[in-house]
Amino acid sequence: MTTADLVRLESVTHTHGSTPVLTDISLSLPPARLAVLAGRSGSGKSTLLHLMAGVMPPTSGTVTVDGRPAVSHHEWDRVALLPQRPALAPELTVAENAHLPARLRGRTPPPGLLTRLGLDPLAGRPAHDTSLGEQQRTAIARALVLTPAVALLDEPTAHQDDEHVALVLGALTAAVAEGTLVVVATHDQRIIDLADELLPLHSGRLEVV
Ligand SMILES: Nc1ncnc2c1ncn2[C@@H]1O[C@H](COP(=O)(O)OP(=O)(O)OP(=O)(O)O)[C@@H](O)[C@H]1O
Repeated sequence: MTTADLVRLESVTHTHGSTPVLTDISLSLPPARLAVLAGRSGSGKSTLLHLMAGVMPPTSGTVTVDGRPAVSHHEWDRVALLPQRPALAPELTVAENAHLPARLRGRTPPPGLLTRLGLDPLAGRPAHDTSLGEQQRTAIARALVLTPAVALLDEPTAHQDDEHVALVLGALTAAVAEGTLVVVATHDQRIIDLADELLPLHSGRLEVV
């Protein structure tokens, strides 16, 4: 394994029931990159992200992180996932949600993470009293709070206006600068334009760029 192989897929095919969703995907991603899974709705972006997160094994082929099957990774500081729905603890505050993975490990959250995502004014408010865009930025902070080796983010700008898209992009760029491999599933051209590695998906197949 080389550093180019932090996330590696070999001949991955996946079906939901009898429906083929991903076909013969092979790729290798190194640390400290912004990789963007781009494609139309239904092209298989979320499914590919979930395979990298180890939520489920592929129907065939292999998905490894750090040379181990993705399904064997359970550590948030190695692989963190932002699902499309933020799934926060509604009664906890914005800061408590964002910092939870650090608190559970007795670690100090990095200073400035909430500020970077425009969450300071909301830090003490229960998550259920915030907007969907604010909840999404809180969940992004939670995904990045441990500076994971791999951050897998599904549509992280889906509920953001232009000003807050800029904040999200800043947070992703900062994570990459700290060594995180950030993999984003999106059709937001503003993220696609920043990609170090562009992975276009078309009907479950990876196109060569
Ligand atoms: N649990 C499931 N059972 C059956 N089919 C599914 C299931 N989940 C996803 N699919 C199908 O797999 C295909 C890929 O879905 P996926 O969510 O990965 O696409 P996507 O590119 O992320 O789409 P979007 O941009 O709309 O989120 C779609 O045709 C979808 O209908």
